[in-house]
Amino acid sequence: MTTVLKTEALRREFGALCAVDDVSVEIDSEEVTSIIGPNGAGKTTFYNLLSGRLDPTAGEVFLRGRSGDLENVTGLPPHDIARRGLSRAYQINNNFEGLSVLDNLRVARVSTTDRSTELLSRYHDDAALRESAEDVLELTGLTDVAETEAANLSHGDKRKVEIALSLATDPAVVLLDEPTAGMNPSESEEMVELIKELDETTDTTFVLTEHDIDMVLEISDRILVLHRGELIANGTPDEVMANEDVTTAYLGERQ
Ligand SMILES: Nc1ncnc2c1ncn2[C@@H]1O[C@H](COP(=O)(O)OP(=O)(O)OP(=O)(O)O)[C@@H](O)[C@H]1O
Repeated sequence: MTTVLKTEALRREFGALCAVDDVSVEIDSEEVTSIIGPNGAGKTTFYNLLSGRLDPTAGEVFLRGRSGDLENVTGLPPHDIARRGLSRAYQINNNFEGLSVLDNLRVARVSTTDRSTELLSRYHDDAALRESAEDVLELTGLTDVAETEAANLSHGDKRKVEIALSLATDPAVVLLDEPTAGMNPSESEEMVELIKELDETTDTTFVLTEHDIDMVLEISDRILVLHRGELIANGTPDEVMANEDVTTAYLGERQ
């Protein structure tokens, strides 16, 4: 096992509420890990702590990113954590919806280099840049829509672009937020296949949150279950499905 991301007694309180309660986990670079839990379990807060958007009340986060060493990144700003190799896939914002898919990728590639201030203006015709952006498009199955404005993509392709933008930064870890949300069954299946394929063909480790349990069972090597901020299970899909605490947490949610 190679630990690529690790938390030690990670905790975040909002006033009297403890949204993430002393969570200690290690994410293995060889595994696709899903984080699940009923509404309000603390999944988003946990992601925000990993990516630096929120500071923990206590505890630590370690990342084995570009340096190759497991570094303590607790309290670092999001851009610094991203630069070190942890990428969170975000929805494409309005500024980028007017750009073609390829130009979105170029911007993402440039932003990983020292040339970030120049963005598209000077490097529009940079062949190496175009090629590396095209490589990511090919990896993510987006070559056919390279010249399409992001705003005009199908929902499924927009979600793929989010993953492509993350991959364009050469990350060690990508955090995906409900990658199949809002998709029809065939788009969901395509997304599952894409993530599996990227997991096999790249050095990137994928972590996801997801409400669709069938999708989670299909894609995950390991499942972490949060409930009221606590990590109540950490195991293979079979182990987690057989865990009574997990069933109780989900049944309690439905009552
Ligand atoms: N900024 C905040 N201020 C106060 N309470 C917050 C804040 N952010 C989250 N919480 C609370 O922390 C708890 C965990 O919320 P979080 O959004 O992390 O859960 P979640 O598992 O992502 O839920 P969902 O699946 O519904 O998105 C909830 O009770 C939520 O109301």
